[in-house]
Amino acid sequence: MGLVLSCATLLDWRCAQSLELEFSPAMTVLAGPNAYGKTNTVEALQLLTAGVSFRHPCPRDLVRQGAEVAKASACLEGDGRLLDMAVIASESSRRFTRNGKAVRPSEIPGTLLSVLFNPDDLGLVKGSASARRDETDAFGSQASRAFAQVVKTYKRSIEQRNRLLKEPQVDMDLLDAWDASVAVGAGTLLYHRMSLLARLGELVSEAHEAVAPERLVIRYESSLGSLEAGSSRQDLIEQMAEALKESRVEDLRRGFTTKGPQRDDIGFELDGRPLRTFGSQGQQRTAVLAWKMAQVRFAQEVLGQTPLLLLDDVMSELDAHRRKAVNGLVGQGVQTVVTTTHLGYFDPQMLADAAVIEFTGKGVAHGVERRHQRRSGSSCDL
Ligand SMILES: Nc1ncnc2c1ncn2[C@@H]1O[C@H](COP(=O)(O)OP(=O)(O)OP(=O)(O)O)[C@@H](O)[C@H]1O
Repeated sequence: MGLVLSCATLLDWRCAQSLELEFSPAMTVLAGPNAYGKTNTVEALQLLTAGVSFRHPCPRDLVRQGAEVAKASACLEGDGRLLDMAVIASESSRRFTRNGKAVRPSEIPGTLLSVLFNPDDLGLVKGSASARRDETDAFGSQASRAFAQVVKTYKRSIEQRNRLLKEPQVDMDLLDAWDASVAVGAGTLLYHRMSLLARLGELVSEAHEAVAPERLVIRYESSLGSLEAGSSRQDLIEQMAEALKESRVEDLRRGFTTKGPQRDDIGFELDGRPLRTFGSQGQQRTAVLAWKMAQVRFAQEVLGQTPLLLLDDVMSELDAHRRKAVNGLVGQGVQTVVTTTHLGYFDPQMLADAAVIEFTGKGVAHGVERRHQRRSGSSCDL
């Protein structure tokens, strides 16, 4: 069954002075007006499970105005284990603990995988190629330590090559050496990305089909030209080595590496047209949601882990048909925490089975008694 999130406590965390929350192993809805602290709560849950937050805050941003230290903690239960994860932030530092022992942020993702949807994720479709590359590499890194290592190593070697290309007098022997290292790193990263996207892409199309009538296809667009699906790592290393040779004059002229995975893109096509330029807001939001749902399925299928799904404000901008379909998509054996300003977006039957935590003031929340179960949350006024 794996681990599930059973409870969380926020102390002097952003706008919450003291907040205790209990979660359903199925679906928990955090409901309330704007600026009451729903996203702050989701951010804490992401930090406690992924070691990073989509907001990339400085430690002091997390500390409630007027307080000195912020603490968010979560209980994870399952498989006979009970884990207490915590993150403590102060003016200048942030540290993580697992069962009271200090852990590095990079050690956090291995505990309970999480997948987050946030409105800012629309940048995944609308934004630059780097947003799509980073998202792919971040998911790959969360899913596999080997992937994470390849991303880190490649980033270092491309930075070194670019630094060398900017020098007034470039040492060509040194450049040859960096080309060899960059080719190996690039080929390995391409191999990892393409293997990940081969299955993830199918799952994205499947998840999208469940919500919308159009066909969504994900395509890896390489700066090396067309890459054959199923290419071996060695083939990709050779292709990159060739590209570096061909673009050397151009690279020296421009002072950076013009070909390679650091310049690639992941294209989203809706019925054969680029989603970025042809998609409506609702279509773009649906595509991003399908991408996130695909990550959940990938984790279940390939990694044998069911992640915690965090959906922040997922329903806005979707029409009634798509909202209904999303209702059917979430909660299918996946622990989900979803925020909303409007409970009416959710199917009443689903709500009856969910834990609903209502935010009634800034950082103040109460569990709401539903038909089947009672969830509690304690409140504390600021
Ligand atoms: N360090 C902090 N100290 C005090 N308040 C903070 C701090 N950081 C953020 N806030 C406040 O927390 C409030 C709630 O933010 P949050 O993003 O969680 O709202 P929300 O309930 O998700 O709203 P929406 O429905 O609009 O998305 C904001 O008004 C913000 O100013």
